[in-house]
Parts: sequence; structure tokens; C-alpha cells
Amino acid sequence: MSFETKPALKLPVIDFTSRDLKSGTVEWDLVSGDVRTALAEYGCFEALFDKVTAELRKAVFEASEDLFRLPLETKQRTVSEVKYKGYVGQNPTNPLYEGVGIDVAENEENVKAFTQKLWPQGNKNFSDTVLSFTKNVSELDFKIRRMVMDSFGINENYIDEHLKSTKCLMRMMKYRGVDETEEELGMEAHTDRNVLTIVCQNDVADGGLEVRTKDGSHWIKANPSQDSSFLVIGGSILHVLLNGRVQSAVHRVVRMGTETRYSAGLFSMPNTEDLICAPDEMVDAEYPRLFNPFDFEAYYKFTCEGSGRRDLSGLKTYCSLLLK
Ligand SMILES: O=C(O)CCC(=O)C(=O)O
Ligand SMILES: [Fe+2]
Repeated sequence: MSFETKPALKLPVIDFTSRDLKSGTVEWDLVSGDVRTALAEYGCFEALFDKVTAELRKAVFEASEDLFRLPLETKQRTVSEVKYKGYVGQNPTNPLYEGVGIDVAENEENVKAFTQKLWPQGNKNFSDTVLSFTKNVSELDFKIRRMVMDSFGINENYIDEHLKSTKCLMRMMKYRGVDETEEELGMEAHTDRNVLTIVCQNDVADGGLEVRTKDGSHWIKANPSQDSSFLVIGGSILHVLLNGRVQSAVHRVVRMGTETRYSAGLFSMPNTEDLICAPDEMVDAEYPRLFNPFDFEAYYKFTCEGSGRRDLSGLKTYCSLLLK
């Protein structure tokens, strides 16, 4: 496997810091254009966003440390049949990784119920930290999705309905360090199967998230600044909704050095029984419809079966109109 990266390549950086961007303003249109170009060219960008303060970030990584320090039997109380929810770890093919997914993390009751499974006596600090992170990052997630859809001329009512039809999965992840001086994979190359992913990582010196260029020739090291930046990654559902006009970036996590890497992210996911389908504005003679409408949970289940389906080839096999 090649680990070749080209240090000179950089992801686009878009600044959302202290900006009250309002739809219909010139500034909104400019930033929306940047979001669209970044997602079309890289399927990913770095977002500067200060609503999640340095203290909140620190609290999230401390909460992660508390969680992953719990005995394995305790963490396993949250294991779910649905792979994106609950505890995942101890996988021999992915030995450096442990993670938990908190489903519908915008909902206080859900977060409290999840917390209770780990700490039956309660852990207010943990649940408050998760809720606060989700609330703030989801503001950025909504803004980015509204911007990119708006930039393609999608009707505002459709955008409102779309935003109402999704939920937030909050994920905390831990990758242990490695002794060797060689790089190792913390998470294999994949594309995300949700709508949009927004992640941040703790301050580790070596290794981290890498994003593959559109032509597949290079890996770009995502080197987000520690205090206020997030990586925004387009998922396969956004790729489908925008009829292939934005990329779903292939990415992986590389580990080097003995430090433990923690990351935390918000994954917006469909929460609807309606079929996933690009709106009419995205389909014309130049851009014919690429995918058959499909049910999200059924697609997700399909990509979990067998191996190698976590990339866009899984999506294409599942519902491409061009292969048939
Ligand atoms: O740990 C990270 O930064 C990214 C994790 C990731 O790509 C995923 O969970 O899909
Ligand atoms: Fe991912």
C-alpha cells in the first residue's frame, strides 16, 4: 500500500469565523461559491469556525478520554446492530481504532439515555458537552448544506424540507499511537455514507486525516489548526442529492508516533422514510439523473455487507442508473 503524500498540496480553507452570513447577501453568495467549488473539486475543505470554543473542544476530548477509559464491558453496553450507532472497537482488521456513535445527538433525551448506559449514576458533564458540541457544529452543518444547495439554485422550500429530514450522529473516536517509526493506518480509505461530515482532532504531532485528490493520484494531509478549524467532508448522500456535482472525498486516518489521537465529529444523516433522490433542479440534458431513488437504511445495510463497499463503488453498485 502506498502512503505517498504530497506536502505542497493543501485543502481549501473557508472562513466562517464570527460571520453572521445571511442568505441573499453578496457575502453569502461569495462564500457559497467557495463552498461549492471546494466540494466540487475536493469533496472536502477546512472550515474556520469559532462557535466551538477552545474550551468546548478541550471538554469534548476530555469527555472522550473518560469514555474510552471505561472498562470494555461498560462500553459494549452501547453496541448496536446498526453499525454507525454505539460502540465499535476491538476489530482485528482495524486494531488502532475505537469509536462511539451517539444517534440523534441533537436530542437531549437521547444523549442522556446514551450517557446513562455508560454511567448509570449519570454524568452531566459528558451529556452537556455532547449536546453543546452537537448544537454548535450542527449550525455550521446546516449553513454549509444550505449554501451549497442554494448555489445550485435549489428551491428554498426544498432546502428547508431537506434540513428537517436529517439527524445528527455525534461520533467520538480514539486511535492509539504506534511504536514503530513507520506509518500505519488508523482508518482505511473510504467515503462517508451520510450527508455531510464535520470533524476535528486533538493536538497530535504525527499523522491524522488525509484526503485523496479527485484524480486519485495523491493524498493531501489535512492539517487543521487546533483551535478553530474543522474538516468538512461531503458524504455520498450529498453526492446523490446534487446529482454527482460535488465529490464525496476518499479519506483515511494515518497514525505515526506514540501519541493517542482523538477526533470528534458530527455526521448529518437522513432521518426519513422518503427515498433519497436528486431534486429536479439538478437534472437536465447535460446532467442526466445518475442514481435511482433509494432508501437510506437499506443502502447503508448493503454497504456494510461484504467488503470494499464503503467507497462510491458501493453506491454505484446499489443504485447507479449508468451501470444498468
Ligand atoms: O477520525 C477522523 O478524523 C475521521 C473518521 C472518519 O473518517 C469516519 O469516522 O468516517
Ligand atoms: Fe470518514
